[in-house]
Amino acid sequence: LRDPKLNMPPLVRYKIPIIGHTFRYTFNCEKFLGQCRKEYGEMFSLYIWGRTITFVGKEYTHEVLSRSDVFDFGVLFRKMIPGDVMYTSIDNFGDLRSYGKMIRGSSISNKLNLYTERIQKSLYLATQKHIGDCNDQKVIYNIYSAITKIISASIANVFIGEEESEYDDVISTFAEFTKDIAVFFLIPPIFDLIFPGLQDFVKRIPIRLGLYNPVTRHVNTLIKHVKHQVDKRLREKQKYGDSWKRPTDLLQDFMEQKSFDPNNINYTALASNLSIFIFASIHSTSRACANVVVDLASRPEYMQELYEEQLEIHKKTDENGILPFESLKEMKNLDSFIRESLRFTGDVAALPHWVLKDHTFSNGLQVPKGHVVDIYSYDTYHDESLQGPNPTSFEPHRHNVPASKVGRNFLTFGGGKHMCPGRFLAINEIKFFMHNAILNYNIRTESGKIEDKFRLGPVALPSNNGIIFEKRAK
Ligand code: HEM
Repeated sequence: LRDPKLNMPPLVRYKIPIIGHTFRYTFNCEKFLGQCRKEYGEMFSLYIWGRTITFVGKEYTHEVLSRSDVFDFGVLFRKMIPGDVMYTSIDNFGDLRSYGKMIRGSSISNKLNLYTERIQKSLYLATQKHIGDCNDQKVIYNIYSAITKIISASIANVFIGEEESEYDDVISTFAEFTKDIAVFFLIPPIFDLIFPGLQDFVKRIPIRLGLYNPVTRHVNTLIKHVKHQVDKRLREKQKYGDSWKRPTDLLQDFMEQKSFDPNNINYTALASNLSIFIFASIHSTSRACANVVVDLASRPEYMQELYEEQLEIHKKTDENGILPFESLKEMKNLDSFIRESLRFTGDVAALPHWVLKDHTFSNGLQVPKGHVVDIYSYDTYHDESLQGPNPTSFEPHRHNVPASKVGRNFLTFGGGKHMCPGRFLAINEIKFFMHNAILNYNIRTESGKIEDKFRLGPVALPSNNGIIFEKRAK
C-alpha cells in the first residue's frame, strides 16, 4: 500500500483487511470524509475497493487542477469506461484533451448566440411534451428523467442539427446513452478487492466476446442520421456553391476540421465522437437543471422575485416569443440561484485524477506515479473563507459572478487547462428552460419540505420524490 521511499499522505486507520474503508466510503461518505478531514488534516488516504486513494482538501485542490502535466482525469475515465473495446473506429477514446480541443474550437464554445432561437424553441416544445400545460396540477416523480428528455431534444438540435433532431430515435439515443453506459460505474468493483485493476479486465470480457455492448445500438442510430446529413450537406454544397446556406451545429463544425476527408468519410468515427459528447453533456446538464428545479420547488419563497425578474425580461421577446441572446445576462437573480444550486450539487468527491509522475505537493507530502488523487470538493464548498457566511446553507443571493465562472471556490466545472468547455451551453440551456418554467408554473415539492439529494457513495443525484407543477395564474 505504501511506498517507503516517499513521504506519502497519512493512511486513515482501518480494521478489516481487504475491505479497508470501502463500506464507510460507499454508505456514509459525507460524514466519513468529514471525520477524516478533522482527524488527519487537508490530505489523507483511504483504502477503497482494493486501491489507496488520496483525498485533497481545499488547500491543495487547485494544485491538482492546475498541474495537468501531473494529474490526469482522462486516464481514469478510460479505465472506468471500456471505450477501447466498445468503440471500434476511434483510437483516441478517453483523450479528454482532444475532446476539449474539439469543443473549444467549435460554435458551442464561441458562437452560442447562433443557437439562441433554436434552443428556446426546442426547449419549449419538449417542455410542453414532457411537463405539459398543467391546468390540473401534475406531480412528476422522476424529475431528472423528464428533464433529461427535454435537455436531450435541445442539445440534439445543437449537436446534430435541426432536421435530424426531429427524429424520435435520435432523441432517445441522446436521452438514454449515458444511462446505458452508467452500468460500468454502478457495478461495485468487487474484483478489484481480489487484485487492483481486475475489474477493468472483467468488464471488458462480455464486450470482447460480443455478448454485450451498450454503445452499439446508439452508435448505429447516430451513424444512420449522421450519414444522411453529411451526404446531403456535401451534395447541396456542391450544387449551390456560394449561395449554399451553411448549417450551424456541432456536426458541421466536425465536417470542417482538417481531419475530415470528404472523399473518405468515416461515419462510424463521426458518430462515435458525437456519442462521447452526448456522454459529456446530457447527464451533467440534466442533473444540474433538475437540481435547480428541485431546489426552487423546495424553497418556494424565492419564486416571486424570480418570477418578477423573468416577467420583466420576457417583455424583450420578439413576435415569436423568442428572447434575444443578450437577455441571458440580465437574468441576474436566476443566474445566482443556478450557481448556488450547482454549489449544492451534493457531490462529496467527484473528480479523481491519475498521477502521471511522482509528485511532491507544496506541503512536502508525496504521491507516486500511478496513484489516484481525488478532490474532496465538499471541503471547498463548506468553507466560510471561500464561500462567505453560512456556507452550509442554500442562499440564492450569495453570488455576484456568473454561474459559469470557474474559480478556487467553485469546482463544479473543474479547473485549470481542462475546465469544462461546455459550461456556457449548459448554463444557457438551464436559464432558457427555467425562464419558461418560472413564467408558466408554480412549482413545489409534494412533501412540502426541502428535498434532499439521493446519495450514491461520493456522488449525489436529484431526489425522485414528487415535484408539483401547476399552471401559474397570469
Ligand atoms: C452542468 C453541466 C456540466 C458540468 C457540471 C460539467 C462538468 C465538467 C467537469 C467537472 C469537467 C472536468 C474538468 C477538469 O478536468 O478540470 C468537464 C470536462 C469536459 N466537459 Fe463538461 N460539464 C457540463 C456540461 C458539458 C457540456 C454541455 C459539454 C458539451 C459538449 C461538456 C463537455 C466537456 C468536455 C469536452 C470536457 C473535457 C475537457 C478537457 O479535458 O479539456 N460539458 N465537464
